[in-house]
Amino acid sequence: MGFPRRPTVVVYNKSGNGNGDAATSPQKSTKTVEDTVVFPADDDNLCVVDPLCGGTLMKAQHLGDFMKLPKYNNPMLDDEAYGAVGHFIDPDDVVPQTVVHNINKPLSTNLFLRAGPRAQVHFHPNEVKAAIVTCGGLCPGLNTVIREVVMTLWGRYGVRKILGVKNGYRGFYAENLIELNPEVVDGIHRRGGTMLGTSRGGSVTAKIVDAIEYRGINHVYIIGGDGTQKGALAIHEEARKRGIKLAVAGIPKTIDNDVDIIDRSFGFDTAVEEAQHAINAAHVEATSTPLGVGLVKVMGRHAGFIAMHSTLSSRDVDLCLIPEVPFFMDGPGGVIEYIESKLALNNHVVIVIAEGAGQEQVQSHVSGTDASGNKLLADCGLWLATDMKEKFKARGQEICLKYIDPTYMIRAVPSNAADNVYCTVLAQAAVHAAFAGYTGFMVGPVNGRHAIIPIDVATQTSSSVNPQDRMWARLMASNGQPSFAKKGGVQKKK
Ligand SMILES: Nc1ncnc2c1ncn2[C@@H]1O[C@H](COP(=O)(O)OP(=O)(O)OP(=O)(O)O)[C@@H](O)[C@H]1O
Ligand SMILES: O=P(O)(O)OC[C@H]1O[C@](O)(CO)[C@@H](O)[C@@H]1O
Ligand SMILES: [Mg+2]
Repeated sequence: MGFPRRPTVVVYNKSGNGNGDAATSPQKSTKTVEDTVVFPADDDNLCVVDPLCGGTLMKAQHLGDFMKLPKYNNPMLDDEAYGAVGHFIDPDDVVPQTVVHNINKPLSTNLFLRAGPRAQVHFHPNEVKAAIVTCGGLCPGLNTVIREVVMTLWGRYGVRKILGVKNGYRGFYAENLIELNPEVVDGIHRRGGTMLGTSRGGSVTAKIVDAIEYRGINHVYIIGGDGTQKGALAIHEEARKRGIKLAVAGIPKTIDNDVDIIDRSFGFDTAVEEAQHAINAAHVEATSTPLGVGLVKVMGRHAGFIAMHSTLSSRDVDLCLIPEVPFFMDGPGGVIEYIESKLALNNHVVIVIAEGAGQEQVQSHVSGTDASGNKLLADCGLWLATDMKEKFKARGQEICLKYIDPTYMIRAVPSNAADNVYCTVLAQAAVHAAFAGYTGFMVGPVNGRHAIIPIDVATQTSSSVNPQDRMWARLMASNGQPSFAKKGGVQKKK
């Protein structure tokens, strides 16, 4: 199903001729095709954009792309909450991936279909048999998402066959599925963890799709991180190969916030908020004794977002170490010299290190992977604590170091209010897209508007902190830590 040709309005840009090519002087838009509406260019501030000009539509796969589909009116048309105000999305509405553009360059951005209920759907409520699964590490909000998927299927779409898959992907073929309904899930959003259980490993695609086919499941809601979404893509591709009418809906989840394209993953904000308790404790310990050093290690396997945001939020952190920014301990411009300068200045220092930082320096290299193939990490926090104590002792300075590792405490909690609202909208977006016949997609906020993102696009890359980004600059400006870019003296505050 191609992207329908829409009446286009032509770009009249300050330095372009309407075809996106820069020109030396403002010119009237010259492109005229039968369905092009050419705006008069008498108003120099007028800059309208051709929705196709510079936009690349990244359209999620649709079951109608590979099978004949029935059409039904969305049951929500009779829904007091929606029908009355016509809250249906134009199926051609799109969300731009890039929002900052330069007026001297042609617009260029990926466009994703906007998430939300469509007036026409391709599943009858009575035919839907839905399954929900949670995979990978725990994350605040998992139960809120489960609850809202059930409430939306049951309450908005009238679905009565909803199954919970236990303990991750292996639950499709190695466990009994459990019946879900509003009563079963009512209060679960107040509890951390996942009522379904989760796991790593066990993602045998053929066995999963066999089980889906055998049980007659035709909606599958897959809640998980980058690994899980790769598993969801494999399930989608296998179902498509078998010609099964199966809506595969990915709902991205991870406290690491390493899922690309979306603004952030649910649970991340709550994890950052929880990390504050550990950082505050480290600050109290460090400021209550001479030469006090408070050291906190936070999660974030390969992405330092939790460390960066909890540092920026706390304002009491003197040094933040993340996997994306290499650092060295000794010599001019190193960590030891910087800590020494901070101790001389304030008689205390607070350090936050992400668990994936400095792995190349940790002597006791841990080898091997977890059940999902994720590389196991050495405890960089313990290594840093030991290294600092030894080096300051050798310099005749007995630092009083307290090492706090909150580990699972930042993720085994219920989601905070902001994440709860996020989880609600995210879950609803997944159900709307599945009913609209999309598949092999992941939903998530892109520049604040929920979008339907092809899973193959979303899983091509993962997200990590960009040290050249202004957020990292803000952190360095806020605590004065050096860039550790090269050996050569602590950067003096200007
Ligand atoms: N490339 C892949 N193809 C198929 N399945 C995968 C792939 N990577 C991971 N999986 C499966 O997805 C599930 C979860 O993966 P993983 O343990 O990496 O957690 P995650 O989804 O990345 O979440 P988090 O990072 O928050 O822990 C596991 O069952 C794993 O076997
Ligand atoms: O849940 P496990 O297997 O202990 O793995 C912990 C990992 O899971 C995460 O919480 C999410 O991927 C990481 O931050 C952490 O490194
Ligand atoms: Mg992961």
